[in-house]
Amino acid sequence: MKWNKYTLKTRSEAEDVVIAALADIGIQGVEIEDKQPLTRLDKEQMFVDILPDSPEDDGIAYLHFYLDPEDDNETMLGNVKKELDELRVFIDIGEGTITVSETEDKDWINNWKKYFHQFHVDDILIIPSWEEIQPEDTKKMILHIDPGTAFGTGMHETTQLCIRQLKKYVTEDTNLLDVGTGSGILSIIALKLGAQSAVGTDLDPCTINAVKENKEANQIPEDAFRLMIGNIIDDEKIQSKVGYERYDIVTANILADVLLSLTPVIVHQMKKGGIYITSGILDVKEQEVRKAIEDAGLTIVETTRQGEWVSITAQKR
Ligand SMILES: C[S@@+](CC[C@H](N)C(=O)[O-])C[C@H]1O[C@@H](n2cnc3c(N)ncnc32)[C@H](O)[C@@H]1O
Repeated sequence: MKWNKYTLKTRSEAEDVVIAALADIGIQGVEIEDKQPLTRLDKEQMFVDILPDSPEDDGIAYLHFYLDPEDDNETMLGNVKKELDELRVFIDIGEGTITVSETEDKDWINNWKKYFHQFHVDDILIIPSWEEIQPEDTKKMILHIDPGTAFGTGMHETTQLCIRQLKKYVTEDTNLLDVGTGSGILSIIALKLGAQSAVGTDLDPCTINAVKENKEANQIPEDAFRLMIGNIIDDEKIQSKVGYERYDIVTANILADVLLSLTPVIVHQMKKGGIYITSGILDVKEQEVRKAIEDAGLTIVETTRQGEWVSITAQKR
């Protein structure tokens, strides 16, 4: 079968944000082609020791993604263009043009999985199903996850920032609300850290299967982690189903513009004393999100950073 291959031209500085926006509309497995030098961490994760000389970085990135020709590509591309237009308001994404070609590759989804290897977030091992746990890792906390249709393998800086905050705040009494749960990674880690229960919400129906598979792979009991599909920002039914003043911790790893409207709503779901862990904030958007958090009556207790990404943790006092 031939796949439609689309190439989106953007700036290397914007590629993370554009990829996150593509993930929001269900496009996963994006290949990045740019001339950015690898960081030390990149090299470690890719098991690269010596790199060939690479051309000078021209700041341009090409993002390749694939769509099934049987699906409605036109609507999907319309959604991509809409996302790009929204991003342009707060970040320079460069040309944002999309070109199309065909590829014969029958199994591109599984081919790119070849490049996903086990890795650590501090002392947590994250491992795909096709790899074996090394004897020295058997006593560690282990998260089984395969890259799939929902965001959240743990590779992304924004997810890692949340994981580190969960490690600080989760107790055996924790009831977690995980807004934008994606693969369910944050809920599953919180439960492995001892939390009592987790509720995830997401807009994307693709998360239903992803969460189901990841719960099974990690032996999470059915009732411990419930998923609700819908937009908690403006859907009162979802808000009341999730419940008010019930949560000790709320995580939200979503882009800044979503956090701005989510924050004043989500404070009502939190218990007094509850912790709000936000991530997905580009450093250029930090001040705006800080203001929204304070305007919602929360007290900022910690700000952590990784690369260009910021995570703000706040408390309802
Ligand atoms: C960056 S991913 C985070 C996934 C995972 N929690 C992690 O930390 O890796 C953001 C997720 O938020 C979801 N999302 C975006 N806006 C949302 C909203 N208003 N309510 C719920 N989920 C939303 C997207 O569908 C996506 O799955």
